[in-house]
Amino acid sequence: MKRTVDQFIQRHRLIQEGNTVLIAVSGGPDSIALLHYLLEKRRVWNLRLVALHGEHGLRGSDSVEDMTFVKAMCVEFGIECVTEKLNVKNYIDEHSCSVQEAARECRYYFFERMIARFKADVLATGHHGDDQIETMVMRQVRGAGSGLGGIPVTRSLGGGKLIRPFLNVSKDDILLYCEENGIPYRTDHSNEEDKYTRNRFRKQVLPFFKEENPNVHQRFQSQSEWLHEDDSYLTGLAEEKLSGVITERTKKSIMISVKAFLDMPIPLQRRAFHLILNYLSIDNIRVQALSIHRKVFIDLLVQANPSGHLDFPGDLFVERSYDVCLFSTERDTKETEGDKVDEQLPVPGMVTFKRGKIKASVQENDRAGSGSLWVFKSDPGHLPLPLTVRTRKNGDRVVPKGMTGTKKLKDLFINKKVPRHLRDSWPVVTDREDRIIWVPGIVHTETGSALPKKDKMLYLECELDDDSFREVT
Ligand SMILES: Nc1ncnc2c1ncn2[C@@H]1O[C@H](COP(=O)(O)OP(=O)(O)OP(=O)(O)O)[C@@H](O)[C@H]1O
Repeated sequence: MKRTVDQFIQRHRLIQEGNTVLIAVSGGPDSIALLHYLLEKRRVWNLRLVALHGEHGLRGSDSVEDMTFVKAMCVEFGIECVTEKLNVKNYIDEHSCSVQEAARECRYYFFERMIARFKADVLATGHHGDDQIETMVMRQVRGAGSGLGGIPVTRSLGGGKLIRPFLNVSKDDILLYCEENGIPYRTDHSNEEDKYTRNRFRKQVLPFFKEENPNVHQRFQSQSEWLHEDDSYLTGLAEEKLSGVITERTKKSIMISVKAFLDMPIPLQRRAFHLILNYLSIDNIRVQALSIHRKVFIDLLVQANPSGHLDFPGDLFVERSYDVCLFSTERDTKETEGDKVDEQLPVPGMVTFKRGKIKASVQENDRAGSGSLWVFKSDPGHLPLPLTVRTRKNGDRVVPKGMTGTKKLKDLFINKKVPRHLRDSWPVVTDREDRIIWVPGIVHTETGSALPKKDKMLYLECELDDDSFREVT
């Protein structure tokens, strides 16, 4: 086993001489064997080793005994050890996720902090070849899209790198190594759901594979590496292409050109969809969950109807309007509730709201306009006053200047590429009959500019505090 692991580490350049290596030790045979293996390499490669153990507190006294066992092994091996009680239950309450996800998130957060604390080069885990087979087959069966490559040999973690030196050896190899070297370990009796499913694959599928080919774990490992290499190459291409597909981007929204997106080859479209979600800071677990909706998204882009929207689970929605498609994470309701307005606009006078103000004044001629964002001209005599400044309502329609029919305000927002999280707080000016006469930066009606220049005019001015208005106008 040692030789296989040595070669694997060399081939992937997992550890360099003089590295600080953190070892994630649960107390089970895999990670204890890893601890032992690296201990033997410590002098040869001049390594600094630190063992890490996260106590999940999920299995009562078993959890505490695991921690005590890991500490004792580290004392015996003469390896520094850091243990931490992880607050998994709190995490579940705050994020309403599964025990598995919570335990994993807490553990990796602990690992990241330790990488920073020890300025570590790498953190090694005990994942092995049988874990790889189980993961790849389970994902095939459940359908995992880009996750079919299984467990990567290495990935970045915090300021360092996560490495899995045992992926090319089997569980049996590890158990034999423990036996030959007299290494004790803990056995996990937990009955978590994921383990149940895994156990079924382990007990029923793995023996069949191993009978066909005792080294099947190495075949799977090679497959996994090819898939990861192909995937990283294609993701790089998708990233390049996507820069020409995205027409606008803020932290919370991304606008793409439908045609440019569909012009990409399908393998790049798949990856581009993921990248867009990543750009919107949607965490990886959710991106994986959302990947099953990718087909629905493509359907939206290719459908004959040029507009439509999708409300994805969580806080992502996607809205297509003709050749543009907007991805947006939902506005923070608390923040925008403060922006809601429904107030009369006195003439002359002013309505202020969280993001800005609208002013109205009556002027004798057309001097208005210098330095203002918008000048709206109208004959107060013909305009049913009072005016109201409000936010949009469901079903709002407007007759834009120069047109005879009405248009949905929603479509105008889309055409003007106003990110959805801003739309609910965008000012809408209406007359006494609640007819929209002006939506700053978006549309104004015939009423707004039909008068001869020398008449008395109503001058409206809008100032929004943030840059969104300027972007749109
Ligand atoms: N509580 C923990 N503290 C530190 N590292 C952990 C912990 N749980 C898991 N790990 C790391 O993650 C790897 C994979 O975890 P997994 O739960 O699949 O293994 P395990 O059942 O704990 O068994 P083993 O320790 O034998 O790998 C472990 O090998 C170990 O490196």
